[in-house]
Amino acid sequence: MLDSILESYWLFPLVLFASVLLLYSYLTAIPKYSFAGKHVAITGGSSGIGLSVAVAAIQRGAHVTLIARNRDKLEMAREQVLDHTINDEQRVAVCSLNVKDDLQIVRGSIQEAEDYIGKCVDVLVNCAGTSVCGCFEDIPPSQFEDMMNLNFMGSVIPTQCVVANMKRQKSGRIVFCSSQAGQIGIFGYTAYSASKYALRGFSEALQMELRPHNIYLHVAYPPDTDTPGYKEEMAVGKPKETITISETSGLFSPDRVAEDIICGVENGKYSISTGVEGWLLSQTCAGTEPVHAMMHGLLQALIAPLGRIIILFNHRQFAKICKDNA
Ligand SMILES: NC(=O)C1=CN([C@@H]2O[C@H](COP(=O)(O)OP(=O)(O)OC[C@H]3O[C@@H](n4cnc5c(N)ncnc54)[C@H](OP(=O)(O)O)[C@@H]3O)[C@@H](O)[C@H]2O)C=CC1
Ligand SMILES: CCCCCCCCCCCCCCCC(=O)[C@@H](N)CO
Repeated sequence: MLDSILESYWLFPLVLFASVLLLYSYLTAIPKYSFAGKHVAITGGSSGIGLSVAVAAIQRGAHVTLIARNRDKLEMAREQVLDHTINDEQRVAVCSLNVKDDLQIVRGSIQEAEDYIGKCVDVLVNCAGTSVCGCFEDIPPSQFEDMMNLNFMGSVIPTQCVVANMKRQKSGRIVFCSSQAGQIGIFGYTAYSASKYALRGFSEALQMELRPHNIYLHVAYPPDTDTPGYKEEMAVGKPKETITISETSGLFSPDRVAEDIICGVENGKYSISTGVEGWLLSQTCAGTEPVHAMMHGLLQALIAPLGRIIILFNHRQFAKICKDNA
């Protein structure tokens, strides 16, 4: 037994190399992030994924600011979030604003929340967003603009409001809520996918700028998630092709997606996925994206070729679905 191991002398450099790589990965990984006592601001915090993120954050001892337009929905969400506090110091602020508003207006509003909480925003989670779904010719150019304005600019503006303070504090976390449709373009999502892909490019470039300031970004890629927004999307006439293709990666609860997002931040995952298909998709789409731990990148490099092959079969199946419905 020992002889045969010794005979395979080529194993030693391999094991040594792997050990050094593992040790290096371990030593360079960012430490686990704790939400306790942090100020977490969440756009789209009055509904769906954003609201579930707020609950998950408050359950970890954070202060929370909920940002959305409708005041009544915000107040209801505030009550719901307050039900989950774990200590008497925790505060929940609400900000009624449009994330597409002028930078100064958004900044002023966030500052008011910071005064109420008594602390600058430590974590910004950009969840405000919506979808337009339909055949390309049926989507007027104005709706392409709407998608970019809300899903993309609606994340750029709040982010620009918080980075100065994060740089000063030399710490911060920012999450962008993309979508699996921001990793693979599928039938019906021409406008939506473009806006969600945009977040990826934006985030990669910004991460390089903010890394020296100890600010880490995360991009979440949820599958279909059972939220009021999703119900609305289904109700207004989603193409059959879109529904069938999306079913490939399942339907998840907003609580599950939120838990993945919060754990992803805690564990320093640059891209955050939900479900097995979502995980595989994220490994496959990692490409040139940054990592917060070498380990994550090494795993992507190993899994991506496999995912690429699987996707080829998915594409054949998706093409058939589109052909059958044409
Ligand atoms: N549900 C799904 O299947 C998936 C969703 N996503 C993405 O996750 C995010 C959240 O989705 P979901 O939970 O379904 O959304 P919901 O529609 O359930 O909630 C959207 C939230 O965003 C707020 N909002 C919308 N527009 C604005 C605006 N202009 N300014 C400020 N707040 C705004 C809404 O409040 P109000 O209307 O009062 O402003 C609400 O709080 C979106 O970016 C979506 O694209 C990604 C993958 C799957
Ligand atoms: C290698 C691994 C194989 C994985 C298969 C890929 C399956 C593609 C499914 C795409 C689903 C898109 C859901 C978008 C949800 C969304 O953002 C909207 N509901 C928003 O309202």
